Amino acid sequence: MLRCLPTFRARAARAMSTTPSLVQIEKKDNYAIVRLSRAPVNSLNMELLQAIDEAVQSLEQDKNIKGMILSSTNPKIFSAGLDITEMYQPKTKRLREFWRAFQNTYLRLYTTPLATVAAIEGHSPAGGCLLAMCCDSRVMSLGGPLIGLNETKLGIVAPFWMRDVMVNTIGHRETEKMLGLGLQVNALRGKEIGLIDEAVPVEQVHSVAEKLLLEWLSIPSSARKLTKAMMRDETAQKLRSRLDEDRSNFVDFCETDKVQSALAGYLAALKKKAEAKAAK
Ligand SMILES: CCCCCCCCCCC/C=C/C(=O)SCCNC(=O)CCNC(=O)[C@H](O)C(C)(C)COP(=O)(O)OP(=O)(O)OC[C@H]1O[C@@H](n2cnc3c(N)ncnc32)[C@H](O)[C@@H]1OP(=O)(O)O
Repeated sequence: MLRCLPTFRARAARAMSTTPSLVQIEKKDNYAIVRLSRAPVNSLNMELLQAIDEAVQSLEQDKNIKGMILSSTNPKIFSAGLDITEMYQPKTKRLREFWRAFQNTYLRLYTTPLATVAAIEGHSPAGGCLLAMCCDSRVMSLGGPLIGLNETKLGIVAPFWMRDVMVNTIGHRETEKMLGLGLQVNALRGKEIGLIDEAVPVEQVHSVAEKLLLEWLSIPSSARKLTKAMMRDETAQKLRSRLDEDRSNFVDFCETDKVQSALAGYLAALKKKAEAKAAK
């Protein structure tokens, strides 16, 4: 048995070196930094969504950990949102499972008793914006990066629960404009409308995120957690009571010719842009 151990260890080490982790977790004293790590742009496919859900769940179960900073290993991109290739020409079974993973990750992150801060150094469209809005606070870098729910620009419609989280964050009228026009804004504008709590130079994003997290963690823990639940459970419950219906709506909607041709056009435009960039 003892002689088997090095072999087992070597195999485990080899497996770790060949399977890059989609989410990196770095534990500090009483909190963790969770970095999305799916190259090139952290687009949220089913496996990444599941990895985020599992990461948050494992931190919830660690009695030393009270909070987390959600971040990215790519300083240019927080997350490109849902992986469009999951929705384009899909297999129905995978599509349902993909949406289930998205629902689960949203519910986990939005209602986690951990204190959460999003450290947004780079772009954060659509599903990326949702992940950030699920956190208790958001810090974003000044300059180029944009954040927002741009679904309408792709010819698709965000589900009611993405809308609800935005309404809870920036209010009804700003959501009406952001969502209807598919707007993305920079950190300064984000701060004006309450989408972003702190807009800072990129090199300060992490230190300010830590400062905000420590502020949440300075509140007596049970009072903080109960208040978070009081503020968020009603919104989460709305989806929990309609999980199957929401999944079916998504699958039916996604499989329509209209949505498929909108996604085809959008993917082609992304590809063309990437090719032009590579040719430079
Ligand atoms: C009745 C109603 C019922 C409810 C029904 C619900 C309907 C569904 C609604 C679901 C909600 C949707 C949420 C979403 O998140 S949709 C995704 C939206 N995301 C985007 O629009 C972002 C697209 N990407 C970009 O804008 C840029 O890539 C970005 C700014 C993020 C980065 O730019 P950069 O120049 O650095 O990188 P490239 O553009 O060159 O991209 C590199 C490669 O990555 C590919 N890519 C980018 N984004 C995605 C993506 N979201 N999914 C898949 N792939 C993506 C891109 O094509 C490049 O690939 P190649 O290198 O292979 O060319």
